[in-house]
Amino acid sequence: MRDTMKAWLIDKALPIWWEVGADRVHGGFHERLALDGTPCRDPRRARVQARQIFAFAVAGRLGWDGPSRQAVDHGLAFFRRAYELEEGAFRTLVAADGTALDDTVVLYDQAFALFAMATAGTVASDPRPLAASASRLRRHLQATLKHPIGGFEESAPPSLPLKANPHMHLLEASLAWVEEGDGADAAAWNALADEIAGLALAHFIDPETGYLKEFFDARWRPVAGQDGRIVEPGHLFEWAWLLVRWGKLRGRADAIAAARRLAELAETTGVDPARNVAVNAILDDGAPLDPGARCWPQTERIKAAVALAGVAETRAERDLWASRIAAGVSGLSAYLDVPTPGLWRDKLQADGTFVEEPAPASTFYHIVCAIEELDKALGAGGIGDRSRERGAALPSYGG
Ligand SMILES: O=P(O)(O)OC[C@H]1O[C@@H](O)[C@@H](O)[C@@H](O)[C@@H]1O
Repeated sequence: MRDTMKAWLIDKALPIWWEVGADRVHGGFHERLALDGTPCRDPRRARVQARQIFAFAVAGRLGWDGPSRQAVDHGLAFFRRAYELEEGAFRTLVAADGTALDDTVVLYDQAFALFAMATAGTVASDPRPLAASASRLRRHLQATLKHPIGGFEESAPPSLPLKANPHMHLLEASLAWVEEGDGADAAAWNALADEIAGLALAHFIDPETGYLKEFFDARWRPVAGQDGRIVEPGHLFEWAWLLVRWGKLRGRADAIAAARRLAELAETTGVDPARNVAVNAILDDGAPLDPGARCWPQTERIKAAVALAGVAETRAERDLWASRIAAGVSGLSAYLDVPTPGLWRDKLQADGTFVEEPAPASTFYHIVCAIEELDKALGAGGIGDRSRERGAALPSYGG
């Protein structure tokens, strides 16, 4: 299973997303590739450029012997040239030729800019400016978007609802700076990670149901009406993965317990057993809301299961999460079954058929991250390593 996924990544996906997915004329990366492998000339979102930089930054450590440094340098050059604003934030959208289309500073995009700079620093030919740029951007967000209770406003001047989602990616970016950064500004990155994890535990997660909500009023209470009840199983998994990482770092059993509950709820109420996929949205009583299933919740299902298998307290619990890793990989594999290997489908519908459309580059980062987690879990020293635990007969994960 792990070897199959890694072979797909190294032999098929990374080559096509570099050889065809990188734009040699205008720089940066194409937003989508048609399923015959032809690039689409769509406008380009900042978040997608940042995500592709991450994907190529970790490609080398996953075993790709292609030009990962060149790809990161290529992505960074376009990202900074086409998106960076004077104050160090990044605009949200440019045309396929790099012309600015929308200068709005969206919190979600800034999170991905911080994340890309953290991982790019491990491979870029000149990593020196990245830590300073990231610290400057973090300070800019704190100066312009800080919310008085905690976390960040969506925009300046403030607009509602406040959202959990960009905070999830800010936590991911802060953890990347803590774990992969060069040590610069470590105290500030640790503090930001702590603040966001604290916000999630105190406000995003409903203490009664254990579900994590999406949309909030100005005091971080879920908004009234249906929007305040929306739950995204993909986000439950993604937060669970992050909260386990943060909980391990800080020795916070409560964060790990909350993560376990999030992922358990997502598995039991957010996965459609007939299609073996995590669906797009449910309500906070488990009722279905959007039975479609995008590709990315499947990658998050794998990441959460890996994290929870790693902190399981009993062998039975670990075996349960191990079986969910396998189920997640099997669910994801259906999306990768396309005429041009290395591409994917994005939207599985309620009737079990996929929407016919180009493959979005935005999904690559999710898949790469899931494969990296799978690799850690099933490689030496991981949960499948018999030498790790005396006397434990561990499940077999196949090849
Ligand atoms: O919708 P795209 O850009 O493909 O992103 C895919 C998804 O990524 C996840 O991490 C979440 O942040 C989702 O809210 C988002 O929709």
